[in-house]
Amino acid sequence: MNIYYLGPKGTFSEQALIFYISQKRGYCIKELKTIPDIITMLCINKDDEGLVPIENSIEGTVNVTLDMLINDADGLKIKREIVIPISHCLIADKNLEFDEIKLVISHPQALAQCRNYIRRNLPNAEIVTADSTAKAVSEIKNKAYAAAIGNARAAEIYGAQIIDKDIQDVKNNFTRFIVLASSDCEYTGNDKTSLIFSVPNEPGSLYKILEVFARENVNMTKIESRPSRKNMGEYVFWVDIEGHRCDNRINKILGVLMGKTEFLKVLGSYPKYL
Ligand SMILES: O=C(O)C(=O)Cc1ccccc1
Repeated sequence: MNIYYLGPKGTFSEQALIFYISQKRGYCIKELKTIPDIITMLCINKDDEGLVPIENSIEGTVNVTLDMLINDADGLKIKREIVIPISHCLIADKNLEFDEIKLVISHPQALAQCRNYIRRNLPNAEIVTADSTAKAVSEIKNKAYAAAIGNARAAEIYGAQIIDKDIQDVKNNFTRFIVLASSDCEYTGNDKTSLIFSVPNEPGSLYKILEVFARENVNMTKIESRPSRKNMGEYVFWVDIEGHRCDNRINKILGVLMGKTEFLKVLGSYPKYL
């Protein structure tokens, strides 16, 4: 079975993948260039799996992943979540002083997680985005004026120097990754269920959904809204609740939600990471 991740080698996605497959065997690892490439590939190759970042503790949701799960990922389910600590390094081809760096390149999430560091130390550098942190590190080779933001393993793989370590604006920085497949995970007793839904544009409609969770004494661990992309001011909600869709209480909730939502997608149940 293939498992796709955001490459090339040395990304944070690869770190999460290494953790995931250390618990399992028999995967053929395939790197892809972008997160949309991974989700599109999974829609074609139904037996394969893919690992994508979904949320960061500093920057919040990875919108490209969420938007694709809402709009373009029919039939895909979440079967696992993995949370890893994220420590960013400033990396260059050789040891540069801050004022020698004219360009800083990385994945938009990494640039955002180091926004204050860049403003403080590299105020005049041009900021350039890359498809991944490891791609950024691979691109600074032989550029005496450029630095990348990525992890220490990427610096080692691409033969570059670490200029500074732990440069993210909040030291305790974590990213949640999800594994997508054609089916979710069986009941483990310590599970979570992810849902996407929209509600009618009328007073109290979201309240009436949340009230169902409260009545069934079910804990909600995430709520996020995204534009529906249909009409300005209309939103789709992503909600995580504790419990497995096979639990009686969750099953009952899903039945009730079907009658109260305009659109409902159960993204799956999977073991809680933390
Ligand atoms: O570009 C990477 O290394 C990724 O895996 C995406 C990402 C970027 C920054 C923090 C977490 C994940």
